[in-house]
Amino acid sequence: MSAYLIRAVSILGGDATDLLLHGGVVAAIGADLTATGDTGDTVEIDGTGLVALPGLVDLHTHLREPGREDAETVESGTQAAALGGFTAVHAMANTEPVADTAGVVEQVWRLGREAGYCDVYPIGAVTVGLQGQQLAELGAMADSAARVRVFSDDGKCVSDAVLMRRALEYVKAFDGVIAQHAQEPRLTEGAQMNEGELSGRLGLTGWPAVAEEAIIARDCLLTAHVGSRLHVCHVSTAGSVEIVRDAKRKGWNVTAEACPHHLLLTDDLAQTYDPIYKVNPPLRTAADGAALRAGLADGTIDIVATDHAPHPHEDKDCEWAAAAFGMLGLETALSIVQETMVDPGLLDWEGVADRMSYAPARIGRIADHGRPIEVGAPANVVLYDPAARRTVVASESASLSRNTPYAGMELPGRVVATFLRGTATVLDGKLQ
Ligand SMILES: NC(=O)N[C@@H](CC(=O)O)C(=O)O
Ligand SMILES: [Zn+2]
Ligand SMILES: [Zn+2]
Repeated sequence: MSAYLIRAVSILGGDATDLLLHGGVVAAIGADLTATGDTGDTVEIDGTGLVALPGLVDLHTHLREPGREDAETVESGTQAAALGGFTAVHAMANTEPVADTAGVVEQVWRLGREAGYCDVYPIGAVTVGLQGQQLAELGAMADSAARVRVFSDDGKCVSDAVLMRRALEYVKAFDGVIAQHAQEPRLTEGAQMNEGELSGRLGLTGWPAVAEEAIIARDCLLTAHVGSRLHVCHVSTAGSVEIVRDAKRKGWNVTAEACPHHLLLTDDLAQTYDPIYKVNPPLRTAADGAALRAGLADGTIDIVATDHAPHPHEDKDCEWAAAAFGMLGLETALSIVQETMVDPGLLDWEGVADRMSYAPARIGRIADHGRPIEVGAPANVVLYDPAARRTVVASESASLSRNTPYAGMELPGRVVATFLRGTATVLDGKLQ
């Protein structure tokens, strides 16, 4: 195993220092380090102008395996993750078969280990087959080799209040969390885009903000009532941010995520009728985006999660109403956070480390990720060049799918290297 000596790098925006990764851990930090003795073949990297961040952790990734290996596999998805600076991803349960048993979550966990690009933590389904009828074997998944702590029917809402209550009660035994896709089903039947003046003009069925906010409010109340832990997936409206802010003020155990696309893009893109912009929950208004960015800055929104949702071209290259919901996100997430949060001064690099590494690892209860870069910590590190600029090219993605809404856009920043336990998964911007 090589050692990596990174010269003159800025850890979280601090003064330039040398950083030595060796033996799977951060071996030394300081000026003019020398690679001596037992470090063997040491690779030197010029870190001038680069920021070192803890390896990013995504709490919301769709890897599609098993079942839709035409859209993504654990291998291709974790390659995209590594290129985006991630060292751990949580894999959503809406696969085929659904990850609702110990057998399926162990399979996904094992595939992640075999691929070796990024640690994969499977999320277990809340209900059998995502059908919303009966609780899945939450305890068996928690006790499995995959040690599941996050449960979600993502793609579907656990809309039955009794089931949601039982799930929240059940996971308390092993410190689990229910990650809710907040979408009141009756209020969103046939919904295609954000409900507003524009949806009326375009003739597309609206997805009203209240359909998200009503479920979040209900779940916050349920969580407080049973004393459990709730995580709200892909918060997309200003009203939702207010509800989460209020729940936190009351001391309730609620966390929330925002996705890069909701921070940057707005619903007027639907005017193109290009389903590349079709996502669930939908792109919202500029005011919603501003509220999400403010909530992320003040900590109301705990984390950024990608909701990386690959779809093959036949499910996206069709008319709007027939197209699948979802967009790619892993390889562009850090750049979009830089563009929307860091460059405007809403978040510094310490804040980025918190929202994209420390906090998601804490919510997911994974110990080896989301640790500050200090001597002795596992060497899960990303080197990022914030001064670089790049134009996104869909065909260059490591994902098996091409549904990025950012194709042709110039974005700031570039992931130069990613290290997973001291092994480079990405060097010089290229997969290893
Ligand atoms: N976000 C999406 O638009 N789609 C996700 C499901 C989900 O996250 O709700 C998918 O699995 O494709
Ligand atoms: Zn969802
Ligand atoms: Zn999702």
